[in-house]
Amino acid sequence: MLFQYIHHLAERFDHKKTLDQLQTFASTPEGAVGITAAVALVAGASYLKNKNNDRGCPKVPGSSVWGTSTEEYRADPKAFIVKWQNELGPVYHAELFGHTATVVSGSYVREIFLNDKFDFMAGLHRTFDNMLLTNCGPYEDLSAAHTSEVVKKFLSPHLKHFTPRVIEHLQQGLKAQTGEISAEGKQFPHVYGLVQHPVALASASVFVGPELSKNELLIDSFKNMVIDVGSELLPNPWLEPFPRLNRLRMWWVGKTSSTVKRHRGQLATALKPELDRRLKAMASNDSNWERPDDILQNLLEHYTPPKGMDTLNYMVNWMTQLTFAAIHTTSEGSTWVLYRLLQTPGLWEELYQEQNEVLEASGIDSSAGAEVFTREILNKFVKMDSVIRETMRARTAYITLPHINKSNEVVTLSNGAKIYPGESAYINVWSNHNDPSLQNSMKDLQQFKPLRFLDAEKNSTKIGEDFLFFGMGKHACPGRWFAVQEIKTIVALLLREYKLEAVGDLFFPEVESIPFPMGEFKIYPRKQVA
Ligand code: HEM
Repeated sequence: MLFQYIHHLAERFDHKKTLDQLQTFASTPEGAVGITAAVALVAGASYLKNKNNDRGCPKVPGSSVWGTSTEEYRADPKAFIVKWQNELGPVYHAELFGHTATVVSGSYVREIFLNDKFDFMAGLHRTFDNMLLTNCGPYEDLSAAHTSEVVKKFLSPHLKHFTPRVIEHLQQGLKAQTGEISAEGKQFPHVYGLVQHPVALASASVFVGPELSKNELLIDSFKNMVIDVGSELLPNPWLEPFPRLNRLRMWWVGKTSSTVKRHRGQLATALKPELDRRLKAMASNDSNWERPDDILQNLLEHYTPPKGMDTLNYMVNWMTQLTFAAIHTTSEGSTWVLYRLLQTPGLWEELYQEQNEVLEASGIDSSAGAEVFTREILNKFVKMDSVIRETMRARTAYITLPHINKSNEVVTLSNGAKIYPGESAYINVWSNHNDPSLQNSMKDLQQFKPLRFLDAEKNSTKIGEDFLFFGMGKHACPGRWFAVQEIKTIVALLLREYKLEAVGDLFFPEVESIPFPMGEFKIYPRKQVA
């Protein structure tokens, strides 16, 4: 009853007024105590409401008074997984993240990824809905299916064609970040700051074309929008049991945040003159106009704005969604790979050797610069590819990728576990990435071993139940070839010209709340120190 009552209230909110009131209320001591009590009650009520459901799989006896496990999990996700997997097996349920979650590992993950009744985007949007957060209108107007279609049609099959452009812009972006580097070397505080700019620039050169990628406002938004908007939504565990309230908060951020307004404004200012030019040329069939070769042009030709929306706003929405999918994810991936290279003695030079061998075998003198890289050559860097796959396998992804059962039926897995309508199945990524029976009997899976995939015929875009970094099934990341090629190119460009060394200790996180490693490093020019 209590559960229904609070959800009923959440549904009947006067959005604007209530959120203001709630914020004022929450900032008083009485408010804080009241809210904490309400959250505990809702979590407890959810537990009581669901506890009698037959779930066909064992349950984690929650460590809190309310039978919930989120705190235990967040304190040490790896210990949580090892303990409960040993005791309960590959599929169990727990009161996690404010609701009843079925945690799935082993081959059972297939039954989630490949079943259309489960929806990852709906699971993600419970806590992070980029359409709401960036005021992009209804999800149906620009869904993940739309973005996926565009990536599959207009990007992935044309990667070879885009490669020279991507290499050029990654190189340009790296140079802008490193500047001139003398023989004494130059110190940098964090890898993310080095790679974020080149990734944004290269992605922009493909999404909106080389000309528009010179626009500083646009690049600023491509680089920073995800982090700026994400920080408007600082983690708020007390909202977890209230998905509707959480969505209301995201809607509010999207509608009112000056950060969102600024980024949307920057994108609109940058895009408008170019859109006007293109639309005019298209309307008049101008024979002197050379059709631009980028994603924006394909969008203009194949997609129509929904009723009531102009082309400019529609294209701002598209660029926002592409940015959210592509740029931070790839920058974060590159950051992890470079920190692993900094961490492992001798690996930098081993990859440099590989690069020279590949170039020589392709008839290119090993003194050649980065201009000789092509998609074929990048694909021959098999040691580097193994480093990338191993970095992603060993990353801090634990119980994640929530998939909501969107159907009206109970889904029963082959081991009898039941997931009720509206409930979520979570993928136990860490378990699969560390399971010897899935990882070809490999040893020491909890260690980072950079070359373990060298002869394993598993490259870094090959998804499966043993490698879930890009998801699996028909919704698996369609941008993974682009992302991996960008990561490879960044490493290849740096290898060609520089040596990188850690300065002091590096820190590798073990909890999900810290997204990537940390530590200072120095860059030296290769030629002067060789
Ligand atoms: C290292 C970088 C990246 C990572 C780790 C990553 C990861 C993921 C994951 C885990 C999913 C969900 C898969 C599932 O539901 O099974 C996904 C979906 C998606 N990704 Fe990526 N991604 C990356 C880069 C990119 C890039 C560069 C693009 C576009 C150019 C992109 C576009 C998409 C799209 C459109 C979807 C939605 C697919 C659908 O729902 O059908 N991603 N990505």
